[in-house]
Amino acid sequence: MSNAGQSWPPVETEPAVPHPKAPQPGSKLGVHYSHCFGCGDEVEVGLHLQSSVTDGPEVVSEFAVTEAHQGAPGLAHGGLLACAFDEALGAAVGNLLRKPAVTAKLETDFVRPVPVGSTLFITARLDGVAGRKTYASADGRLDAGDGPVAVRARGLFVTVGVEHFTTHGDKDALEKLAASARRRREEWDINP
Ligand SMILES: CCCCC/C=C\C/C=C\C/C=C\C/C=C\CCCC(=O)SCCNC(=O)CCNC(=O)[C@H](O)C(C)(C)COP(=O)(O)OP(=O)(O)OC[C@H]1O[C@@H](n2cnc3c(N)ncnc32)[C@H](O)[C@@H]1OP(=O)(O)O
Repeated sequence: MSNAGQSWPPVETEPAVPHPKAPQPGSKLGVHYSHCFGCGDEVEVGLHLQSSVTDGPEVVSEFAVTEAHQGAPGLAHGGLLACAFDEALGAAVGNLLRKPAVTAKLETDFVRPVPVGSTLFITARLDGVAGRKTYASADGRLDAGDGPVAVRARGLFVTVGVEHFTTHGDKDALEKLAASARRRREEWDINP
């Protein structure tokens, strides 16, 4: 059943204001972590999403669906499509707000099948902020930015401090990631 009728965002929010150092419309977003299943260039069977910022601001991510992503013969697996939307929404939240945030809730509506060989154009936007909570939504269109909608998703991202990653994740890998962000002169607000 579609969730389109439910009010969104589900709580009162403020407009999401992009960080002054957020990438400008027209910017291509690089890989945020080379071992990320969603965008990493060192994950052979990953989704290899490529994202850029457009007016709005929105983040458009392209996902080329291959045989590695099948559920039924010739069709993308729904769980992998949800993963692509997690990445696309996360890229919008992380890059536009420049604050580390994690997915707390992710809802997907699968509207039409996504064939192997197609490219999904996923447009993600920020719908509002309430304290540490950011609400975002996205549409995935088949083979063109104005193609038919195949998948819709929306999610809640919660801003976390760097200790979320140092406590629960791989601290050494995080330090390397932070060093490479500093080399690229990226600015992050790391206090929620
Ligand atoms: C210098 C270092 C920089 C590091 C940055 C590096 C890289 C980032 C780079 C680039 C970004 C670009 C792209 C990103 C791309 C993809 C992103 C993928 C993201 C993921 O794939 S990430 C993995 C999956 N994700 C998790 O692994 C989260 C596990 N989880 C938790 O870690 C906790 O659960 C947490 C932290 C979510 C909350 O925990 P917590 O203790 O901090 O806070 P709390 O529980 O109080 O929640 C606060 C408010 O959210 C509400 N709330 C929470 N959960 C809710 C739910 N499910 N439904 C409705 N409301 C919910 C509460 O009700 C409360 O609301 P209220 O404030 O109104 O009371």
